[in-house]
Amino acid sequence: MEKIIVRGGNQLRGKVKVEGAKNAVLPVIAASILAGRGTSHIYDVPKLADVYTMKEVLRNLNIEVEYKDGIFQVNAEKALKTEAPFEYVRKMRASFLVMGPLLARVGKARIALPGGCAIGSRPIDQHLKGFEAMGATVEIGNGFIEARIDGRLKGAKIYLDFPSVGATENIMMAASMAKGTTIIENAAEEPEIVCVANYLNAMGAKVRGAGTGEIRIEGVDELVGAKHTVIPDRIEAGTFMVAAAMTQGDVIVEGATSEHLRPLVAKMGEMGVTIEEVENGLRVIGPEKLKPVDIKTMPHPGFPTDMQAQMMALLLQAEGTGVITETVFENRFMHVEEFRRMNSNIKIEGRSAIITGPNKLQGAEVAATDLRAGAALILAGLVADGMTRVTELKHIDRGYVDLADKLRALGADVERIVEETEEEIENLEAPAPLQIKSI
Ligand SMILES: CC(=O)N[C@H]1[C@@H](OP(=O)(O)OP(=O)(O)OC[C@H]2O[C@@H](n3ccc(=O)[nH]c3=O)[C@H](O)[C@@H]2O)O[C@H](CO)[C@@H](O)[C@@H]1O
Ligand SMILES: C=C(OP(=O)(O)O)C(=O)O
Repeated sequence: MEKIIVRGGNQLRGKVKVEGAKNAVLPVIAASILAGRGTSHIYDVPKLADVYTMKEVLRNLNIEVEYKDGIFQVNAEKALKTEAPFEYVRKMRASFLVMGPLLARVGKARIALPGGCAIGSRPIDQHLKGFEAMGATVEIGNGFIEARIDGRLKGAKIYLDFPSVGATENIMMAASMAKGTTIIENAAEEPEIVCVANYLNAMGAKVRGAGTGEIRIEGVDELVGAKHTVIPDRIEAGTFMVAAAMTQGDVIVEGATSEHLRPLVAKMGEMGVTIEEVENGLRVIGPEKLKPVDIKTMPHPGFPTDMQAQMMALLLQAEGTGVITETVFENRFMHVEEFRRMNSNIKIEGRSAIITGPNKLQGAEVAATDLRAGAALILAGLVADGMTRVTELKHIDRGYVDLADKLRALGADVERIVEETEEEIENLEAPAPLQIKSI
């Protein structure tokens, strides 16, 4: 079993470069399915488990994909298959983003039903509402969702009940090749939506208003492969910013874009962290004493839920009481139990966590219950007394490239090791069955 071992106490110093954004690259790769002609070249693609899962999803759809040196090439000219089985969707919910492009290209998609996950039930009703408004019929059965349309999707006015990131992307991609104009109202405004829209436009689409609450898409007959660079990962950047702040460090986070990180920069500033714009990024200097703040997660430009767990790690160090209210996902506090194992004082009341600090954290064996929870536990380990062992690294690998190595390069005492479990040791010690070869 692999583990990340952290020994607390080191201040972080130096420079770290962030990768391309996971939450932009996954929909961008899905959007490539729309190109009936030509090869797309996507740049700054991070070596994440989710990227490899997306590669397999596309390969399974009879699409040619190549991924080398951060460049992802896609050619979707051949006849497409239309099914994404559970083995992929289970690993990564973003697999569902192939539904919109498949419907638009070939009028049919059959995707395994995603189901819930550690952070909430995560329904997809808003995606389906959009496809139905564009004329598709949707059937659910045997663990699959099947959507079909005879001929082309038709442009429609679609009001989202909640500004869902995935639904906005899926509908925007489908609408790019629909007949007529689609308007998405109450659309998600995340920077990743703008990145996908820019890519669609480079492919020949006519998408306007991405990054605002109303997106207008005039459908076109055909899209062609294009070149596109993925935006930097604001959540990875934010994770390093918190690491610097927690350890009274001084770190330049290259690729951190203040425009994408406004809520985080504001809240960290309120806590007493110094954040300066420098060439190509942000410099973060941690104070001796952190002040507590209240945080409420919201759709962009509100505070991102994907930084909630990391900010909880930071609040554990603040002097006084801070409250974090999670409004985006109904069950995104799984890390609280793990923080408690590290001797922290956190109370949960409904959708809020009340954190009273400063906490004298102690190293412990803890499990990454989801991607950002895993990162947050490593952050807590950076200031804990003694050794913290973080397990369930598969979650962390979905969204961070070489996290332990990058933190070590900044001076942290962090390593990733393979440590056999007792069961694995027993299996290793069992004598191999005798092989008798006949001569
Ligand atoms: C790959 C990717 O980009 N993932 C991000 C994306 O996830 P994802 O696109 O899944 O998140 P959504 O914005 O869709 O979900 C936000 C909320 O809306 C609900 N909902 C969503 C769709 C729907 O049809 N019905 C519905 O009720 C969800 O259950 C959740 O409570 O945005 C989230 C919110 O910023 C981030 O945490 C994820 O990191
Ligand atoms: C929740 C996240 O991702 P996903 O939607 O891919 O599960 C995340 O990136 O924190």
